[in-house]
Amino acid sequence: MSKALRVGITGGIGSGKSAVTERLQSRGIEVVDADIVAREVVEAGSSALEKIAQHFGKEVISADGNLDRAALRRIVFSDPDQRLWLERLTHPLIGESIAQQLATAASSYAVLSSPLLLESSQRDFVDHIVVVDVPESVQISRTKARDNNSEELVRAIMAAQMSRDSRLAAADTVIDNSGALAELDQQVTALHEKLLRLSAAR
Ligand SMILES: CC(C)(COP(=O)(O)OP(=O)(O)OC[C@H]1O[C@@H](n2cnc3c(N)ncnc32)[C@H](O)[C@@H]1O)[C@@H](O)C(=O)NCCC(=O)NCCS
Ligand SMILES: Nc1ncnc2c1ncn2[C@@H]1O[C@H](COP(=O)(O)OP(=O)(O)OP(=O)(O)O)[C@@H](O)[C@H]1O
Repeated sequence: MSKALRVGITGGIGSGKSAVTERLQSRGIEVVDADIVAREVVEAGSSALEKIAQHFGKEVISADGNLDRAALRRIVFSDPDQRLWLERLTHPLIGESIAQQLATAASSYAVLSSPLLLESSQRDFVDHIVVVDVPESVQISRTKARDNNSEELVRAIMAAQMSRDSRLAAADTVIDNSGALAELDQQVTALHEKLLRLSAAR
């Protein structure tokens, strides 16, 4: 038997990747979330966090020994060189963990959800690319409502990500999440059926 179909789900900040993956998880599909893995590789006591503290200073470590994510976010999204430094440290560790988790996934297909799927070598981990798409104005309003971030910070994060057009050009399947959640539900149902078909045809 060939290995399970691996599906990458991507989209810019606030596009609705989690809204899609929650709906797939409730159907029993295993989801690896790159944002969660990115937190695990810098947990308190890890050697990656030690290196971050050495490089950025104690101001990015909270009193409880955890990474002060808000402090590091302010630094890396205002200075591309610092962001690249952080990515060079964490992306290989994130990639290793993602590969392991995908290899052991046991559902009919497995999902990797990542904001940087197409910007990184994570793309090589998947057989089918789903892009969750909304206009930039919707990304900004939903992210601001969720995270209490300034519009300036959301725009800086978006500037570090691929453009909407390039992302759409790389998609095998596009989910349009500009409408209501009920419309998303319908699209996710159709997506799940399509992915089951593709997986069965392997
Ligand atoms: C800078 C950090 C500490 C900020 O943490 P915070 O809790 O505020 O944000 P979180 O990790 O939940 O990310 C929120 C969103 O920001 C965007 N984002 C995060 N890192 C990046 C990046 N390097 N480039 C572009 N966008 C990014 C994504 O859309 C992500 O969904 C954190 O994002 C981080 O460690 N980033 C580097 C690792 C990385 O590239 N992660 C992305 C998944 S591989
Ligand atoms: N169709 C929709 N209508 C209204 N709100 C939505 C819709 N889809 C998602 N949301 C909300 O918008 C916000 C962003 O969605 P979500 O967290 O799923 O995006 P994401 O792509 O996973 O974001 P990130 O890259 O930042 O992790 C959330 O608060 C979510 O509840």
